[in-house]
Amino acid sequence: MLPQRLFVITGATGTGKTTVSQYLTEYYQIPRVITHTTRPPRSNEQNGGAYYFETQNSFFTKHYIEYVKYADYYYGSSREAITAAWTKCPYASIVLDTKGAVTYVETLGTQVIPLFLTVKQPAALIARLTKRGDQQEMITQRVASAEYKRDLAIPPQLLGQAQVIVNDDWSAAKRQLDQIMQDYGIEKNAD
Ligand SMILES: Nc1nc2c(ncn2[C@@H]2O[C@H](COP(=O)(O)OP(=O)(O)O)[C@@H](O)[C@H]2O)c(=O)[nH]1
Ligand SMILES: Nc1ncnc2c1ncn2[C@@H]1O[C@H](COP(=O)(O)OP(=O)(O)O)[C@@H](O)[C@H]1O
Repeated sequence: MLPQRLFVITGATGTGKTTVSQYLTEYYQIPRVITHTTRPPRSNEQNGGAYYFETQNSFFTKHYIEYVKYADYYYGSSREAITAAWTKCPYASIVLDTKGAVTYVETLGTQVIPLFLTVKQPAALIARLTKRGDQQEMITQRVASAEYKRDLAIPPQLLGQAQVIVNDDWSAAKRQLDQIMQDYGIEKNAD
């Protein structure tokens, strides 16, 4: 049986974490672990799709491996959700802030394959968030947060551990992802 491994996709808002997890699902059948949040859904987000959307009260009824406060909202991931993803596939992915990514590397060790996403010019991210349809006030709040600023740089604990993907150009990022998947012997279904 193949070992169970988790691609932990991290980086600042807008660097392409969700895009990468969707690519891994579409082309490599790697399911994404759904996490919980108190953040309100964006217009295109469904409960049980992007996240399990929680109230301040319901959030704290779940059992988390870890949870964080990010730009004034809570986000948390449960062991049950990871186990559920692993029943479908020996590989799964999860999208986390860098604090969560460090916790996962420290607790799950070599089961974790960390991917750190970044861009050369952080200013470009604001345009991406606007194009994504985020509300202007949410963008302003997010970009001003300490967590956003922190996540623009790779944390020291991930240096030498995480594969760094500079996602300025999506075609180049896809090529890098394809190479990583090939290194793990994970087959691509179609182009
Ligand atoms: N530590 C941790 N971070 C999470 C979890 N779920 C989502 N995040 C991260 O929380 C941050 C904010 O997420 P979101 O509001 O959806 O904005 P995004 O950056 O555009 O995806 C992102 O860095 C997510 O990766 C979780 O369960 N634990
Ligand atoms: N290399 C890229 N160049 C331009 N836009 C991109 C690129 N990668 C992703 N995007 C777009 O940028 C926006 C933010 O990407 P997303 O995956 O939602 O980021 P995150 O999950 O890290 O917040 C989305 O609209 C996405 O389609």
